[in-house]
Amino acid sequence: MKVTETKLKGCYIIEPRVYHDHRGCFFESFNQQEFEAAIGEKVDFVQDNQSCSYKGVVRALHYQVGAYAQAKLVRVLRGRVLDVAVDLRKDSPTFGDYIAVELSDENKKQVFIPKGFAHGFITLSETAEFFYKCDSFYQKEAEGGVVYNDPDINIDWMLPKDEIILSDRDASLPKLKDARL
Ligand SMILES: Cc1cn([C@H]2C[C@H](O)[C@@H](COP(=O)(O)OP(=O)(O)O[C@H]3O[C@@H](C)C(=O)[C@@H](O)[C@H]3O)O2)c(=O)[nH]c1=O
Repeated sequence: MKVTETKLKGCYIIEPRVYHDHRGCFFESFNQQEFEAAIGEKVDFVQDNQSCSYKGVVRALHYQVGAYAQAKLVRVLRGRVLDVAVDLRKDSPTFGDYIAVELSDENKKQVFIPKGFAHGFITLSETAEFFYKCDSFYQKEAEGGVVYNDPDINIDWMLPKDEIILSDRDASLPKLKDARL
């Protein structure tokens, strides 16, 4: 497993070691011991989520506030997405900055997104199956969000605006400057 810290402190790209043979491939998609040693902290994941999306679907930019804040370990089971994490830690020197990482069933990359970040992705393949672990349970009342095209963050979503598909909620999320943090 190769672990690389991104320009956003505490946010990591994880590349599992993949074994190939005449049957196909094998890899450890999560190993708590190695994972904690690599990121230097304890993480107790309590919920796994899976979503499937059509090309152009943007699910973003989401987080939970306060005691319900979630760290997430995200990956793609099938297809290809651009995954985005935005630093919303108020005291962070990189507040408002983002990283974007292509995740696919081919590259098998994962991203660890600590608490204090907003997270989202766009589906670049015809369909994508997305999977992630969370270290805190879903709590509807604690949901926060920032609109995906906030000009102050200025994310390049790689597809033209008329190809982007949003939920009603995501279409009406506030800009970062008005968000509940
Ligand atoms: C996130 C979530 C949603 N739901 C329900 C609520 C709703 O009826 C339905 C769909 O929810 P959403 O539209 O919020 O799903 P989605 O837009 O996929 O939300 C997710 O987006 C990605 C980017 C994240 O990072 C996640 O934390 C989560 O916010 O599923 C749960 O039951 N448990 C959960 O943990």
